Amino acid sequence: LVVFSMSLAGCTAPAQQTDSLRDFVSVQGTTFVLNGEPYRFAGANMWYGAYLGAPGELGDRERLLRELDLLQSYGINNLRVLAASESSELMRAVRPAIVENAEGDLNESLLQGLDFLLAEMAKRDMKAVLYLNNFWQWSGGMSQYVAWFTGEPVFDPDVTGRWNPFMQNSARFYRLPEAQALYRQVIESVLTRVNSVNGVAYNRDATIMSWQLANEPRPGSDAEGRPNYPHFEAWVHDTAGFIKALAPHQLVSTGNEGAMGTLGDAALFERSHASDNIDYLTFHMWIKNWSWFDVTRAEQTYEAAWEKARAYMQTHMAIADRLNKPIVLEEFGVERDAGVFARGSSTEYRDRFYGQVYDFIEHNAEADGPFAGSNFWAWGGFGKTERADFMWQPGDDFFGDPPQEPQGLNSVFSDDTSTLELIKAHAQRLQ
Ligand SMILES: O=C1NC[C@H](CO)[C@@H](O)[C@@H]1O
Repeated sequence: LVVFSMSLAGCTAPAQQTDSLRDFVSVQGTTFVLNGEPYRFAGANMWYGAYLGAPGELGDRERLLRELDLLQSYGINNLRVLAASESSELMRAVRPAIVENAEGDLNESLLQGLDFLLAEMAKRDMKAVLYLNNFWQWSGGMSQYVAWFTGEPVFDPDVTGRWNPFMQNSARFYRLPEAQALYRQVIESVLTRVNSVNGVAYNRDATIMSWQLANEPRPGSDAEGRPNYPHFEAWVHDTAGFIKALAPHQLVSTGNEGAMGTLGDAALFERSHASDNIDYLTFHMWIKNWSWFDVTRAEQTYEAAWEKARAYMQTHMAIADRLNKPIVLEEFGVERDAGVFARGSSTEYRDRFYGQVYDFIEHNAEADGPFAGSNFWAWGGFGKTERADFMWQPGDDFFGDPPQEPQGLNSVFSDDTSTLELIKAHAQRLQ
C-alpha cells in the first residue's frame, strides 16, 4: 500500500508513507497482529518523550537517543507517551504545554519533539501509544479545559487537597460542548500532522499503534460520579468514533484504569468498553495508590496486596474474553523500598511485584489469553534531581514521575539493573 497525502500546509511535498497495512498493529479477536504474527509486548510509560525530543534548551535529544537505545537493549519496544498537554495555572502542571490556549494554538517546538521521538522510535521498530488528554492535573488536562470554558478558576487539588471535588470538576469536561469542540480540534491537528523529521503523516505512521482518549479518564469521583456515567459512556463511544474516522489504520483505546477507573464498578468498565470504536481494553494497577500495599509496612502488607492484584487482573481477563478484545496492563508500579526516591536505593518489593505481574502475563499468553502486553510506570532513564523536596520545577530533568509526584517515586532508572533484567527476561519469554 503506498499512501500519499498532500500536506495541508500550502501543498508542500506530499506526506509519503510506504508502510504496508501489515506494518500497522491490528486486532484479531483477543490478539494483536503485526506483520501477520501475534504481537505481544513488554513496554514502558515515558510520558515526557515529546518534551525530551524538543529542539533547543527545552529538550535533550542526546539523552533521548541514549534512552531509546537502552530501552531497545532491554527488549522494551512499546512506549506510552503524552501527546497533548494544556497550559495551566495548576500548581503541578508541566510547563510549557502543547495546547497553549483556549483558541487551540499549539506549541510547535513540543510537536517537533513528538516528531523527533516518533522518527527515532520508527528506526528502532518501536510502537507508540499516544494519549490526547489527561483526567489529572499534571498536564493541565480536562480540568484546564473546564476552566477555559466556564471562566472559573482552576480547581487545584495540590492546593485544596480535595480530590473528590477535583474529579467531579474534571468530569464536567464530558458535557461542555465548547471544551469538546476544542478537544476535537486538537485531536484533528495532531492526527493529521505531517512529521517534520521524516515527512510521515501521523495518521499514516505505523509507528503509532494506538490513539488514546486520555490518561485515566474517569466518570467522576467514586462517591458522586454515578450520574456522570452516561455522559462518560457516550463520550468514549463518540470520541473514539471521531478518531477512527481520522485514523482508520490505527487502533483506539481509552486509557482507562479498569474497574477502579469506573467508580469501582467492573460492569461500568465493561459497558463503556463494549463500543465497536474501542479496539482493545486498557487497565492500570496501583497497589500503593489504592491502599493495598504500604511500603513502610512492606512485609506485613505485600502478600494481601498481591492477592488483590491477582484478583484484579483475573477480573479484567474475564471481561476481555467476554468482549473478545485484547487487554493491556498499561500502568503498574510501586515505590522503591521504604519509599526512598534516590537513585541507587534498593527495589526488592518492586522487583518482586514486577516479576509476579510478568509471570501472570506469561501464563495467560501461554494459554492464548487476551493479556496482550504491559507498560510499567515508569521509565526514568538518566533523569537526575538535586532538589531537597524531589519536586519538579520547569527546566529540571524529566523523570517517569510527572510533576505532581516526587521525582523518583515510581521511576525505573538506567542503573536499576535488577528491574531492567527482569523486564528483559520477560520480553524474551514473550517473544
Ligand atoms: O496516570 C497516572 N497513574 C498513576 C501514576 C502514579 O501515581 C500517576 O503519576 C499518573 O497520573
